[in-house]
Amino acid sequence: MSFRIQPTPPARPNRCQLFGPGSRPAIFDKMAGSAADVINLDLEDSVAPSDKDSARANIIQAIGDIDWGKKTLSVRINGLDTPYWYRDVVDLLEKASDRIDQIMIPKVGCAADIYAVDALVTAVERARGRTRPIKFEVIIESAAGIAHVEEIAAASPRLEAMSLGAADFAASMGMSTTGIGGTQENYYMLHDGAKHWSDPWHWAQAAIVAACRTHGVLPVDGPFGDFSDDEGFRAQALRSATLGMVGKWAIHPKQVALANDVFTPSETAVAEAREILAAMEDAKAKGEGATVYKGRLVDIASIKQAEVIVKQAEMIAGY
Ligand SMILES: CC(=O)SCCNC(=O)CCNC(=O)[C@H](O)C(C)(C)COP(=O)(O)OP(=O)(O)OC[C@H]1O[C@@H](n2cnc3c(N)ncnc32)[C@H](O)[C@@H]1OP(=O)(O)O
Ligand SMILES: O=CC(=O)O
Ligand SMILES: [Mg+2]
Repeated sequence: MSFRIQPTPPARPNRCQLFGPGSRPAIFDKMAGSAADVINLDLEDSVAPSDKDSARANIIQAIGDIDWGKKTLSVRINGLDTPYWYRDVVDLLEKASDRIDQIMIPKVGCAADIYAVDALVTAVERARGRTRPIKFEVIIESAAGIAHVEEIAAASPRLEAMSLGAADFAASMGMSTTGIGGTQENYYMLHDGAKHWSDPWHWAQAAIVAACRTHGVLPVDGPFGDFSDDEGFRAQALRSATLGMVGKWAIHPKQVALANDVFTPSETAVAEAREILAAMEDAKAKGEGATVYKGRLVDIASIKQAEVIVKQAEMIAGY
């Protein structure tokens, strides 16, 4: 470990973030009743320009009126390149109840984007005497966002989570696809005449995870558009979890259980992690730093790996 200790991210479950358009208040109760850890009420790309004002009003009312339980309640504001975002921030902070936890800032391109929103949020919070500081989450979904991902992750103590937004990311990068996340038909290697599909999201996900882990932010995988493809969603989520992400968006309620399943450590994984910890305790008692568990090496690094799984499971169970 570097002299600079890696910060611990917020200890709250973020296995699934369920999205719903602010212009569709009829689904808000269903979102609140879902098993998602995080609710994202959307003012941005799922809301038509003509509905921005009414969607904002719907969300402000719902924040106070609906019982959101223990969920993290987040509102996605409009991007900083639009005429809507300042009104989103000001109205949410002046008119919505304290139940709002988080603002999601889309299409961030540099740390100054976060600085701008932070300055506005801080001014309104002070003016209104709000005592619960709003947290931020951001979406990395542009070439600039991924190029500046580390400075963005470090931009504000309000920042709790960072997602990869595959749709806008693909557009910004000029990727030749209209698919939102998952396997891309044309992204394969050819070997002995057989196609081997690769993962075009991998490098961006890995960059996000590294930036997030460096600065104590939760890394999250964004949308998987084809909600008829459960196995495709599951495969994408499993890859994200393996890379270190803690959760994934759901753009349809049927994706919530799929995400929760993948991002909750399984009983088998937790049992094995505990066995490794026990094996290392025995090794330590014998003055050894390395030992053999089920025919493979485990050493002091294995303790940290096993603790990731055990701590995640305990945090989720205790929440
Ligand atoms: C690229 C990005 O930016 S992604 C993030 C922004 N996008 C979004 O927020 C989109 C969120 N999702 C949706 O708007 C909708 O789920 C859609 C448009 C994809 C599909 O909506 P529908 O056609 O109504 O879906 P469907 O008919 O399968 O709905 C089944 C049930 O789930 C409900 N439902 C649909 N979407 C949601 C949701 N997001 N949350 C909770 N419940 C929902 C429906 O009301 C319906 O309930 P019912 O059985 O009681 O009648
Ligand atoms: O906002 C999300 C995306 O995929 O774009
Ligand atoms: Mg987007």
